Amino acid sequence: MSTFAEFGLEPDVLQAISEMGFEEATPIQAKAIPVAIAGKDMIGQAQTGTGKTAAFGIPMISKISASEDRIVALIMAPTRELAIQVSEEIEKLGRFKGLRSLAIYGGQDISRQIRSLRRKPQIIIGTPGRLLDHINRRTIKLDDVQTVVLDEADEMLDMGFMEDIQSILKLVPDERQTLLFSATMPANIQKLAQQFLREPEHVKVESKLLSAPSIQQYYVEIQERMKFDGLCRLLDMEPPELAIIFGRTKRRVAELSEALMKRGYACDGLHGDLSQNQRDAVMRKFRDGSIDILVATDVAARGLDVSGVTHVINFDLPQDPESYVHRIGRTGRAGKEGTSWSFVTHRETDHLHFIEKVTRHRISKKMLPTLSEAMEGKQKVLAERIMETVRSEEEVNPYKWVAMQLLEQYDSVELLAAALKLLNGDKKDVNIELTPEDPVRSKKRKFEGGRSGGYGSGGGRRYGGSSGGGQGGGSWRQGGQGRNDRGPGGYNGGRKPYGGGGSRYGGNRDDNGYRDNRGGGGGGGRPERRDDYRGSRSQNEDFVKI
Ligand SMILES: Nc1ncnc2c1ncn2[C@@H]1O[C@H](COP(=O)(O)OP(=O)(O)OP(=O)(O)O)[C@@H](O)[C@H]1O
Ligand SMILES: [Mg+2]
Repeated sequence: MSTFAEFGLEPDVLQAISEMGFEEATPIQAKAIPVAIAGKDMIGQAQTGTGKTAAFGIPMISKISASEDRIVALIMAPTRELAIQVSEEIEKLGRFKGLRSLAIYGGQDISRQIRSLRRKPQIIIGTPGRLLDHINRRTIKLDDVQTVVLDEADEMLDMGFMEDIQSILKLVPDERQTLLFSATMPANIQKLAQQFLREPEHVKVESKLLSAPSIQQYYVEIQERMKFDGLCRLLDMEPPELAIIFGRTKRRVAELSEALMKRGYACDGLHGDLSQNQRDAVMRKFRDGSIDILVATDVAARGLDVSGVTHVINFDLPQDPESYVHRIGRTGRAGKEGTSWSFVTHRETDHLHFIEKVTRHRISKKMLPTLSEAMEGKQKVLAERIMETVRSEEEVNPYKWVAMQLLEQYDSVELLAAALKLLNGDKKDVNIELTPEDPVRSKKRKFEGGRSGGYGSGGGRRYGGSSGGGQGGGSWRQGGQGRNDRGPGGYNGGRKPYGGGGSRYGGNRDDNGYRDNRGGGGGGGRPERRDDYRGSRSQNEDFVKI
């Protein structure tokens, strides 16, 4: 285990790290920070949730002087939410040094971004499309950039950002340092590395497993039309503190989140058809706990770090094993435990085994909870809520008089049962019909069966039991109390209707919305990205050993 002081970091940076609650470096940080401080180019790979952001953020912050008034560091990320999140972490790391950073992403008013650029940030964190807009408008100049980070580089390639990244990097001086990070490294990443990195050092945390070992992975065999009721049973039996449910398409996510809301769950949907303001509002509600279920397309699969996510549910299986790894990696982060459930229709079982093979992790089959198990789970939560309320006398006092009156007339058990029923807010009678999705087709892939067999047993790799507690006194868990308050109201503010133009997907997921929606919100009116970005997928499905 390494402490951060061992890297010879300056006091301002050490103080920031310590205020963030990090006590020991994670394995990827221990390996990557010295390499990055030495100024080398690097490809960094480590499992989801193991602190890759700080692994590139700490050396970057250390290199920049507070008196600098040019853009000297550039981080590119595939989605707006990720750009915002990374910029927040960079901001925290640079706080005591007085560094300035700025997130630049599509969908946000460009003139506001231009105003913020006048503060002369040293670090820009952006999605490639909007970055290019600024470059073309000459509101961002990259002549002085010394460090470039490509976070989730493989995803940016898959999204068709190759040309944009090329154009951007051509404008950055050659004698820069370039760092590339992801949990998965498909083969095409090598092309990118050859083009843009100079004698990169491959820094990888040794692990047999692609996915984090702290995630219990289950699957349920289920018919398409049973999925929704199955989901409700799961959520009732094992009420998550926070859960992310992945659907394949924007339409699916919109329908599913509406349906869950109708059944009384505190949830909302995140997908690319929402405006940036709506997307921000949904993420805010999820982060502050006013909703406990986020239904999302793969827009939320990469990099997002929301503490307290206990469950990831693949309502639809993802097309690619790497998407699976990233999706389930939204839980089990920073050494915490997590659970993932995947719904698999009969025709998708081959695809599931393919995912198992590539990720070298066994996904255990489970039966859906029975109705009575689900009911029991739900009632347990209700009972806990009642007991919590009983403990806070002030809240209960105003009701005591009525309670006494009622008890004079009725049996206490019957009264309590009736109260529980009301509290339950049972909306099982609300009829829900989702548009069925076609099953994922498992393509015959060149390396199928080519991988050495055997499921890795998992090294149980964690970094210092302190990591959880270190995060500001257990703030990982966002107050378990009151989180299960599934009031139905108020979660649908400003949602776009989703009926009608539901997009058909042709076997692949069709959610383009999580790509940088260029020109949106007062942007330069650039065209939407073409839809063929996943065309190259079939050639790059193997993972590079690095
Ligand atoms: N040294 C540390 N000690 C404790 N917590 C840490 C440490 N480094 C990072 N973390 C926390 O771990 C969580 C995950 O970090 P981060 O988002 O950087 O993971 P990642 O490796 O980039 O994951 P992904 O592959 O999903 O993008 C964050 O909440 C972060 O604040
Ligand atoms: Mg990350």
